[in-house]
Amino acid sequence: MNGRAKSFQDVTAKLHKTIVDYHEGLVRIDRDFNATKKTLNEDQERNREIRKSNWKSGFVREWEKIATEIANVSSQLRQRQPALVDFGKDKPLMASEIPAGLVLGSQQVSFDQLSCHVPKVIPFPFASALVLPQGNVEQKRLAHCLLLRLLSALPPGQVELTLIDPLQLGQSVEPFLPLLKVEQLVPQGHVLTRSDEIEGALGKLTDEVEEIIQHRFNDKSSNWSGYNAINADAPLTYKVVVLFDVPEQISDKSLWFLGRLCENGPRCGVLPVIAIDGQRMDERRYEKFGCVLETSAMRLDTLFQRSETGDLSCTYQPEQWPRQDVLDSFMATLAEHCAAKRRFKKTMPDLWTNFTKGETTLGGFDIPVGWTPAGEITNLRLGATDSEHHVLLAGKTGSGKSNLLHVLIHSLCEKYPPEELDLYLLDYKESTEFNIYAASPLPHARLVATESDPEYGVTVLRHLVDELEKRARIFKSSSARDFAEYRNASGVQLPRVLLVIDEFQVLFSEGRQVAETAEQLLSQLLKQGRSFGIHILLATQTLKGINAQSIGSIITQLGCRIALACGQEDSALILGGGNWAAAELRSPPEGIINNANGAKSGNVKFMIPFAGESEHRRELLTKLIERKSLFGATAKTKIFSGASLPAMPSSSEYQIACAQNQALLLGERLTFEADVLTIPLTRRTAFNVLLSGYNDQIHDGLLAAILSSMAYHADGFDEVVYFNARGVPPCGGFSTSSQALGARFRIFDDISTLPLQAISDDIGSRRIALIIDGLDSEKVLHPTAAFRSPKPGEPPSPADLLKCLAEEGPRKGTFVFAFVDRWQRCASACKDLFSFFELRVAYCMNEDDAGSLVSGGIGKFKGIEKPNRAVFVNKMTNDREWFCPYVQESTR
Ligand SMILES: Nc1ncnc2c1ncn2[C@@H]1O[C@H](COP(=O)(O)OP(=O)(O)OP(=O)(O)O)[C@@H](O)[C@H]1O
Repeated sequence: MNGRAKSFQDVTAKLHKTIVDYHEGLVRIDRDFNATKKTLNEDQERNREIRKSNWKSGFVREWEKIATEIANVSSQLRQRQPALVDFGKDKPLMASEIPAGLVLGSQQVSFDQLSCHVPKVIPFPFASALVLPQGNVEQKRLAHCLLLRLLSALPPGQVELTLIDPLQLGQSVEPFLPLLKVEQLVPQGHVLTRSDEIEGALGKLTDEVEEIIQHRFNDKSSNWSGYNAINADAPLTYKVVVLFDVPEQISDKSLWFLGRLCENGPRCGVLPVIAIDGQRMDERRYEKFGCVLETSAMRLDTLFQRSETGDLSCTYQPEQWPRQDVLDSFMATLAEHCAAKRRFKKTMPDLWTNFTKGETTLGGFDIPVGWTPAGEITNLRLGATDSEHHVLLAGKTGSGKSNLLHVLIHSLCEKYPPEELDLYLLDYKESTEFNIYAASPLPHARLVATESDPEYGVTVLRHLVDELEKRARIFKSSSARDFAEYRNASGVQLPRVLLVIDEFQVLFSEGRQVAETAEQLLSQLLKQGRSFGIHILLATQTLKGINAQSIGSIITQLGCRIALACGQEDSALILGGGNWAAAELRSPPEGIINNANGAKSGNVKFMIPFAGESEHRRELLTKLIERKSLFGATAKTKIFSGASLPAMPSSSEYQIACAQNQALLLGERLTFEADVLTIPLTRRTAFNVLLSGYNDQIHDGLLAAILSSMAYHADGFDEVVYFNARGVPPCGGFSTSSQALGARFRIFDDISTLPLQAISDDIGSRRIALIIDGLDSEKVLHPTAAFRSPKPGEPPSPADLLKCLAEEGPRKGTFVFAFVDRWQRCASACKDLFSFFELRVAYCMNEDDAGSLVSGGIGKFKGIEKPNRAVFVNKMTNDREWFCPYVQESTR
């Protein structure tokens, strides 16, 4: 377009020159004949006319030649900028470069009898703001045509509209209303009508102009075109603000903003197009603004006025408005192209081109995460002497948090080797975003925990506090004050730690005790972590409503803030009071990073690359792991998934764990270390075991684990008596573990055959384990409501015998294990019996039932509703241990 516009100007200039030459030729001929100053005779007159006629014929031939040239150039121009009525006829419609002129209508250029048509080209970008009289239908149509041309002639996504129409409520821009849903074109999403929102929009544009003048322009580029020529990768968008009915709803502030936009906007690519209500502008308060318009704006119609150049007369023929279907299809195509264009084209690997792999973290992390609009790489810096140490990342749902976390993790692991970095990934999202780092464990990760719960999170925090305290001791013994000093002095390659918690507010969502512990541990890590190379990134959708007393001080410790798109209130909470910049973001891919505790002046806008679909990221990870330097790196990753339970250990593992002591091996502790939970069977009064919950998988797993443990006790039970009162045969490893007990295992499912009397008689002489599976279902074993002593000679009831076993047995090595499915069915009936069960395991219970089981009284016990853990309680010592019970592999 630019070249063609130039050649178009050239040929038009040629036309002018030809006419000038023609005139001069005629004058010359007259001069030649008049030189003698005598009256010409007839022959001389005829000769003169012949010469003039020949001269004219030559001129006509030249005109036609130039007209053909003009027609050629016009047709090329029209291919790029077709008449509006022809939109969609020739594809592609969308422009790929900024034009030097906008074609709007045509001119009939005439001289004498000769004429030709040339497109009307208006130089672009506009040098000044444009004004038109409010209510002039013709000029309104011109303004519409101008807008339509701008939308089609500039590359999609490089023009943005702000539409203001206070009296007609949007009807003044009716043809453009379908574009309101295209956020890239109309960021406000609607036509502005109210004074406050108009003021906000004009203020924002003025701020942008100010930013461009102060920070973008320099001696090499001092206007929009110049800047974009140098910064083709990240050009400035052309912004058109169209105002109708001015000064309706224009406050004094808006008037001031508009004045500045008229004066400075066009140079910065911000074009005001203002429809003025002339009568109202006569008021005194608009005098100043009127002066600004006189010096800084031009009337829209002067762009299209008929012009006469010497003898060349030009008649303007306006652009025809397209049919509705043509318009609709143009708008739809434009919307599609905008969406495609706004997708940020740079990729994650583009971020990794400016560092050498295998860098040290001694001086802190410097992690590339995106690009500024000017194309410079944006780094997240943590742990350096002049940087922050912890980060808060927040943005509304869908704003790209997970994507940014992937970019950050990938960049981090590309740049630093596993020996330099211990990454802890703790995900509280329902989704499984971090699973990808567990599938083939990321060598840098010490922990990948997905679908986790607050209790587990607390154990990770505790582990890190332990790590911090360990480092404090080592540093002290080396007289080092901080991480860098220790590494420099000792030469030890101590890794920096980065803990990433996605949806961190979940940590504070459970019972008060867990929340308070989480707060306290987190605060300690945030306050002291910096000296010990321990850094934290907390991510969340919103800071509103987080149930932590000290959330304010936690946020204050997170000096680096990354905000993605969110509402104004959230923006102010994330970035800092009065800092609403995040509410203006278009995320993805835009974000703001602020290293100044949220101060407005510290905002740095950046564009985040798309990390790719999960397959693509998996490929990148595979390549990373296979890289020579990482191949064979010492495995250090712990994988925790809150969605699955650990598999039952092998028989040899039971043999090793249970042989030495009379212990039950039930699962893995819900701690970072995930070590095994063993419950010693101590010969002590009332040390029977009560297990309750309504989950079959966990029930079967616990039963199988108890049997397997008993099978390998060194000085084991002489007999294991299993009574099934549930009616459902147990699965999940039951048959294998009971077989391991061999002839010592006896099974009963009829209460009348259960040898309670014999077991009772054998107390002290033989060690027997009695397992009652489904105590709640076997009423015969429940003590009678009104307790009465047996009459002389009357045999004791099964309930009496069970109570006697529970009371007398444990001291002499005989234990009762009672499983209860539905706690409420026996809780009150068996209250006395249960006082002999000091060891308890609860799983999958509501908080009231769990409260009654765990503490034996009224009160709630939270946290075991989900089928992913259990709690072991020693009522005598009041010890509580969360654990993940083993389950049979096939049932996991
Ligand atoms: N920088 C980006 N460029 C292009 N697309 C992106 C970018 N970031 C995210 N997306 C896309 O936007 C969508 C939302 O992203 P993402 O899941 O990361 O958001 P989120 O903030 O984590 O959402 P939620 O909180 O609801 O889980 C996804 O489809 C993702 O592919």
